[in-house]
Amino acid sequence: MDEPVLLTGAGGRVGQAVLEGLADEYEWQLLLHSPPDDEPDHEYLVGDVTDEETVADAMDGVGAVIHLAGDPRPSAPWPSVLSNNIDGTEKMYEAAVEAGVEKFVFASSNHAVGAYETDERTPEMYREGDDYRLDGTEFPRPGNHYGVSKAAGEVLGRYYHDEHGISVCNVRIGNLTRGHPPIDYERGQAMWLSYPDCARIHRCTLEADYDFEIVYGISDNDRKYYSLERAREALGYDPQDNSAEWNADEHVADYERESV
Ligand SMILES: NC(=O)C1=CN([C@@H]2O[C@H](COP(=O)(O)OP(=O)(O)OC[C@H]3O[C@@H](n4cnc5c(N)ncnc54)[C@H](O)[C@@H]3O)[C@@H](O)[C@H]2O)C=CC1
Ligand SMILES: O=C1O[C@H](COP(=O)(O)O)[C@@H](O)[C@H](O)[C@H]1O
Repeated sequence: MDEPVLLTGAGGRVGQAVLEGLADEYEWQLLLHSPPDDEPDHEYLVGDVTDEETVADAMDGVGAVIHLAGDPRPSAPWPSVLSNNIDGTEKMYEAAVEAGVEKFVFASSNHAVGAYETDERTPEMYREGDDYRLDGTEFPRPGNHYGVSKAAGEVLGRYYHDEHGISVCNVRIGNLTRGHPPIDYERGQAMWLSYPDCARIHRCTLEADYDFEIVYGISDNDRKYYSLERAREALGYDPQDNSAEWNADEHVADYERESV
């Protein structure tokens, strides 16, 4: 990717993981929601993804978009996801096709398919040895309004790809935590995405050639119920981390130190 990459939600957790891994590999155009405390190392704009003028300005000259901005709370109320997640994503796609952007990477979520985690399947599906896998070909099955908004974002991508030809990759991100997997949380360990693997999968989304993809963004955890096959095949993603490699005792000790 020779042209700048627009990164929305750049001030958030996923944005930081992407920038920590890939800051020097691309020319970045950041979209921040509010003015930064410290001057960023990259070009940036401040604004809201629901504002047409802001997103049109942000798209100027970019070759690809990584769209992370939105309300990330699984408990987010409908008015918030309707505006920040659904309307904001539609505005982003409109501006992207208008500007002739080639690639659009969308931060989808495990919550787009959360209702596959039925009482009959859990907690066994979170455990090593269980062979239940979602692979991205299943219908969305959200368990909350936030998940509905992520499924809607994926469908918007389908429409903009089919109608306008823009390349679209939806990454159903698992559970991003810095440093170590979630503690005492089997589900979170099964869908852990380490910060370095988060950068790796986003690098792949910028480098690979594809039409329309839905992939799972998790590390190569021994416990998993999301298949990594499509991310490997379509993107060449090669995750390096695994929640099983963390010693629970050291892990808890670190956690207790961090919590003091
Ligand atoms: N952190 C995780 O484990 C996961 C995150 N995701 C998705 O990844 C994306 C980023 O999530 P995080 O970094 O965790 O959240 P975050 O809350 O740390 O970052 C989101 C950023 O988007 C900005 N933002 C929100 N609404 C906006 C708007 N209308 N216009 C412009 N900027 C706006 C916020 O100010 C914030 O800086 C979200 O779309 C979330 O749904 C999906 C699955 C898991
Ligand atoms: O989509 C998201 O998923 C992660 C993991 O979900 P959780 O139900 O295990 O908390 C969540 O932490 C993140 O905030 C959200 O955006």
